[in-house]
Amino acid sequence: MSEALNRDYLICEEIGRGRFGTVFRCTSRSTGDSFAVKSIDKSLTSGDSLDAQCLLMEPKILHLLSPHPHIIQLYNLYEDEAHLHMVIDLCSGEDLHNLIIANGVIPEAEARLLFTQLMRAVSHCHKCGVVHRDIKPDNILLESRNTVKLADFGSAEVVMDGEMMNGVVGTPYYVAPEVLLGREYGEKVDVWSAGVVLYIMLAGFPPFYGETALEIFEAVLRGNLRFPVTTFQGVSPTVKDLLRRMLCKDVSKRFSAEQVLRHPWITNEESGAGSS
Ligand SMILES: Nc1ncnc2c1ncn2[C@@H]1O[C@H](COP(=O)(O)OP(=O)(O)OP(=O)(O)O)[C@@H](O)[C@H]1O
Repeated sequence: MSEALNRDYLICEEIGRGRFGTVFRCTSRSTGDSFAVKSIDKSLTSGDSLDAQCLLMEPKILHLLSPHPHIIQLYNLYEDEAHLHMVIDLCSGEDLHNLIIANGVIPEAEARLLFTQLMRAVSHCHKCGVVHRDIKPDNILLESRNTVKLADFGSAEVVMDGEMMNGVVGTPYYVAPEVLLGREYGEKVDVWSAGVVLYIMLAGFPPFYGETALEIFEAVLRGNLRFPVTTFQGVSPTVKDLLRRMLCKDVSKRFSAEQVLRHPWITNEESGAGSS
């Protein structure tokens, strides 16, 4: 552990592990406040891989985005020979993935509350020129049962004035078709992924399904969006309309994050089966 980190924070128990690092709970020695510290093992990110370059970008991107109520905040950054230590907001340790597993589906009113927070975070990223590129339930942390924070900017990219990106980044169920087609793509890949997240919250299963990664990719590319009656009978037509506009293969017709936030399902709490 870095000396400066130990001087400023008391490092407590391990609370999680990812591919490149370990997350600990810590408390500030000056205020007693609790935080999480994510320590990235630099040896695992060495080399020229896209992963390595992006992971080292994560603190820069968090700095650019902070503060936002629904994005994990970076408070301090320390570096020693072996690690990069990021002191960030401490969440409950639960994420949207756990919540969906525990509940099967999320009632529409609750889904709207959490999804609106997610889209505010995504819209803020896009206004700052940041594309997350790996929006999925595991990266949406629960600060409490009714507050989410978007996390894990290890695959994110900064783009200038509508600049396009390339390279296959993301997770099979959530990846946008234009990424799979190897085309240049922009920030609307995040809108597609957030649409998949919303669908899963309401249905309990993904809109584009396959047994293998290849089968999932084929389903995504077909983009055949269905709302099985048995699952969606209690779900409002308004949210189905929003899902069609987010999970739209034609990027020029797909909503932007700002347009999603202006959709009636978000702005008009009374629309549809929200109170069910
Ligand atoms: N800010 C946080 N507050 C509380 N727990 C956290 C926080 N950040 C991460 N965790 C926990 O630590 C685990 C590891 O997080 P990390 O971001 O290193 O990796 P990951 O996103 O799960 O995986 P990978 O980096 O391999 O994709 C998470 O699954 C979560 O349980």
